[in-house]
Amino acid sequence: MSPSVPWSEPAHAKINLFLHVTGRRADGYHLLDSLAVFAGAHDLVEAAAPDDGPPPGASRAASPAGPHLVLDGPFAAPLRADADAGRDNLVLRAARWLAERSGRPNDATLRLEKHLPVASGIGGGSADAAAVLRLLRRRWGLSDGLSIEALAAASVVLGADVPVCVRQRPARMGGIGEQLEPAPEMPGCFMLLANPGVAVSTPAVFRAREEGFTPAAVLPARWPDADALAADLRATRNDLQPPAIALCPPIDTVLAAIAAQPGCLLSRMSGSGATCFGLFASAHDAATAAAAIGREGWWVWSGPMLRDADRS
Ligand SMILES: C[C@](O)(CO)[C@H](O)COP(=O)(O)OP(=O)(O)OC[C@H]1O[C@@H](n2ccc(N)nc2=O)[C@H](O)[C@@H]1O
Ligand SMILES: Nc1ncnc2c1ncn2[C@@H]1O[C@H](COP(=O)(O)OP(=O)(O)OP(=O)(O)O)[C@@H](O)[C@H]1O
Repeated sequence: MSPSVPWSEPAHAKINLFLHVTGRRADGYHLLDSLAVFAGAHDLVEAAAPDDGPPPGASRAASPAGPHLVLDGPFAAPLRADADAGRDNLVLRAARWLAERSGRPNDATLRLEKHLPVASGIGGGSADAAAVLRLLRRRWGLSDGLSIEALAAASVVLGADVPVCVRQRPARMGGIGEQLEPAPEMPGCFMLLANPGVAVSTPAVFRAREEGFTPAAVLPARWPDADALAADLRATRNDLQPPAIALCPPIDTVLAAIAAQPGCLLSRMSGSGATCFGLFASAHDAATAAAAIGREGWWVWSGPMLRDADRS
């Protein structure tokens, strides 16, 4: 099923090009300065009206009350779709939250095609939740009274990464992730994503971090090309990378494998890991690198970084 099906939304992988932990709130949440972009890799969420029956290719889950969720795709196995998992599954949580907020019956029938690895630092669950919010906003005719910006701002109750995923465009993240500013104008570039097949818990990585904070980065208004972007990114870091490597040593192997590829301008971990990215100026180099580093149990993807300039 392609993202052009009317009642479907792609949930793109969120990549933190850098992530500085700048402080800590009294409630324990960390203050961040991060540049988030989105890669072409995506999950897919579909919705059907109750009368339509389940979306094509999937049978309705056996839960007595909505919202209903059916799961499909190569990374569906770790997730549950039944009603008891409602607290855990971000897709169901997001649908319930928007139904309550907008006074709609809680009866959406949803299908999630899971292509992104779970608990991998690319916001998969947050992106799925955000895609459901955008989809049901359209499906339920809420677009006039509820702007994407307002939806993004309110959605932080579902998770710190959900607002940026609702907007799904390059953004500078502040606060705990919910304060969004436009990103500098991004150049066209290509990404290699690689995950060693180990789930990493976001709270555990924040807990394992050594104390100490990193100042916010100073960025230009635009980057003319991928080389200029990579040069400035080298002056930044992902503060969660060292604690994530301590918890999950294979991340180091992934970073080294990416860095060794011809044409790789930068190799770094995204979010709380374990997915790492390589930045490339050339689609061919990124694709060649992806073919070269693949190993048993690894998830590897290459393709474009999504830019505002490319949106229709
Ligand atoms: C690491 C990032 O992926 C960077 O984009 C996000 O900050 C994490 O976003 P997320 O997974 O949506 O996070 P949430 O589900 O809100 O929080 C999970 C846990 O991560 C920690 N957490 C998260 C975000 C943040 N700014 N500070 C934190 O300390 C908290 O322990 C929290 O209980
Ligand atoms: N639709 C979903 N997709 C992925 N994980 C989900 C989903 N719903 C609930 N979860 C749970 O959320 C947890 C975090 O998964 P997710 O894939 O969002 O992590 P992540 O990529 O590290 O996110 P982030 O980058 O926002 O920290 C997992 O333990 C998983 O069980």
